[in-house]
Amino acid sequence: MLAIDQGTTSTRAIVFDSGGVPVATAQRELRQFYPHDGWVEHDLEDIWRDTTVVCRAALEQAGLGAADISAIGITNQRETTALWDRATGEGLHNAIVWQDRRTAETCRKLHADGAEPLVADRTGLIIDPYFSATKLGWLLDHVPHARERAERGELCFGTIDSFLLFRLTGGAVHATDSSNASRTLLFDINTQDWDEELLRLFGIPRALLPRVLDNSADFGVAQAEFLGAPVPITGMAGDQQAATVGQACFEPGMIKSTYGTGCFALLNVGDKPVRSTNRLLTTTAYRLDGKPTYAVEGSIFVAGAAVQWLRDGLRVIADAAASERHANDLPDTQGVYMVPAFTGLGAPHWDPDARGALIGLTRDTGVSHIVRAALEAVCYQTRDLMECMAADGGTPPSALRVDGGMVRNDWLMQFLADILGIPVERPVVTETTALGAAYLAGLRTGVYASLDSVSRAWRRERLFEPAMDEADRARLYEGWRRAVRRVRSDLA
Ligand SMILES: Nc1ncnc2c1ncn2[C@@H]1O[C@H](COP(=O)(O)OP(=O)(O)O)[C@@H](O)[C@H]1O
Ligand SMILES: O=P(O)(O)OC[C@H](O)CO
Repeated sequence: MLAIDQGTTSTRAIVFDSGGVPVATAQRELRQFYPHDGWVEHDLEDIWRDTTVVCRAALEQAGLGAADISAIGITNQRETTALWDRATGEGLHNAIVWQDRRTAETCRKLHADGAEPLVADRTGLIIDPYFSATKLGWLLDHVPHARERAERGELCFGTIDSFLLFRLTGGAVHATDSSNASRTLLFDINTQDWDEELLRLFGIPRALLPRVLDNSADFGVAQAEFLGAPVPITGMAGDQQAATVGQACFEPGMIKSTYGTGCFALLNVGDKPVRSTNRLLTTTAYRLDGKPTYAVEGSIFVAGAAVQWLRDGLRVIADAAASERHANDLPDTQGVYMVPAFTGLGAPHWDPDARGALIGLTRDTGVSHIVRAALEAVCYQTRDLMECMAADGGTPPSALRVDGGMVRNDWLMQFLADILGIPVERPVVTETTALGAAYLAGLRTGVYASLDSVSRAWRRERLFEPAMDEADRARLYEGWRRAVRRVRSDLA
C-alpha cells in the first residue's frame, strides 16, 4: 500500500507491506509563505509536484512498480483551504493554511451575532479562523470573480485530500471523507451531510462542495500517467484521524496525541458525538460502512513549530534533535516559560489574538533554558487538554499513545509522562498518520479484514512511566498556567 501524507511542513510517501511495516519512505520539505503577520499560505503546485515526486521516489526505493501497489491511502494537513478551477484543476490562489488567522475579525462578528450555539451543535467545532469556512469565504471575497464563478459551478473547494484526489484522478473525482469534512464548519457531524443553514451563515455556494465518503471507500483511480499504471485510491482521512486509526484507538477512552508542527490529542468517544463542556472539539474520528465513530479533540497550534523557530528563526540550534541535548544539560529551566502562541492559542483558550511570550528571564538564562522551555511547553499544553477531558467527565485515560516527528525525543517523552502523571506509550511505527491511511486503504481492498486485525498489528516500542513527584508536577504546571494568563488577549 502506498500512503501519501501531505503535512504542513512536508510531503511524504511511504510504502507499507501488508503487515503494516514501512518498506520505503520519501519526503520533501514544503515551502511556507507568511505574507502578513498571522497569515500562512502554501502553493498548491508545490504540493502537487512534491506529491508526485515523493510517490515515485518511494516506489523506486522499494524497487516496486505501480502494478505492485494494491491501493493508495491519502492523509493530509486538515482545514487548509484550496479553491480551484473545475475545468483545468488550476488553483485560484495559494491554499490558506490551518494556522492562518486572517479571518479573526470575521469570526469575532459571527460570535457577536450569536452564531456559536448553532455552529457547535451541528459541527462540534467552535468559531475560529482555524477551520475552513471563513478561509473559503475570504477567498470568494478576495479572488476576482470567484463568487460568481462559484455560483455557476465552475469552481471546486476542498481540503488538501480533495485537491490531491482531484489531480490524481485527472479531474474525474471531486470528493472528500467525513473526517476532513468535519473540520470545515460546514458539515453536520450528526447527519453526516453538508448543512444548508451553515452554508448560508458562511456565504458558501453548495456547488463548490465535494461529495463526502467513508474513510475506506472507492474514491477513484490514480491515472497511469502519475505512477506508470492506474492505482485505486481507497483510503482517505485527515492526518489526526488517520493517526487515531494508525494508533488503533478503536475503543472509547483510548487516546492518542500526535506531535508534529502542532499537537493534536484525540480521545475516542464512541458512536455518539459527545460534546465537550470545556471547549474541546467533537469530530468524526472515522466513518466505516456509513457508521461514524467520534472523537473529542484538543488542538494545539504550536508544538514542533517552536523547535523549528529555534532552529530557523533564532538559529540557536543546528537541528531539531539538538533540542534534546539542551534539555538534558539542565536540571530545570530556572522558572523560564515559553508560551508559543505564535498564531494565537488553540484549545482550550481559542484566542486568535494572543501572541507568544518568554517569561521569567534572568541574567543567568541561556539558550538551553529557552530550548528546554519550548519542549516543556508542549507537555504543559498537553496537560491543559487532559485537564479539560477530565473535567468533561468520562473515565480518565490510563495511558497516552504518542506519535509524530517530535516523539523520537526521549527527554520530551519522559517529561510528558511526568507532567501528565500517566504512562506514555511510543509505538514501533511512529509514522502512524501514514500507517492509518494505509490501514484505511487496506480495509477497503481486503488486505485487513477488520479493525481487530489492525489492533493486533499495533506494537509498543517504549513505555515512559511518570517519575516526577506530585509536588513538583503541581508547582511546574501552576507556573505554566500563570504564564498563559499573561499572554491571553482577553485578560490583558
Ligand atoms: N528530536 C526532536 N526533538 C524535538 N522536536 C523535533 C525532533 N525531531 C523533529 N522535531 C520537530 O517535529 C516536527 C516535525 O514533525 P512531523 O511529524 O514531520 O511534522 P508535520 O507532519 O506537522 O509536518 C518539526 O516541527 C520538528 O521541529
Ligand atoms: O501537518 P500536521 O501534522 O501538523 O497536522 C496539521 C493538522 O491536521 C491541522 O489541524
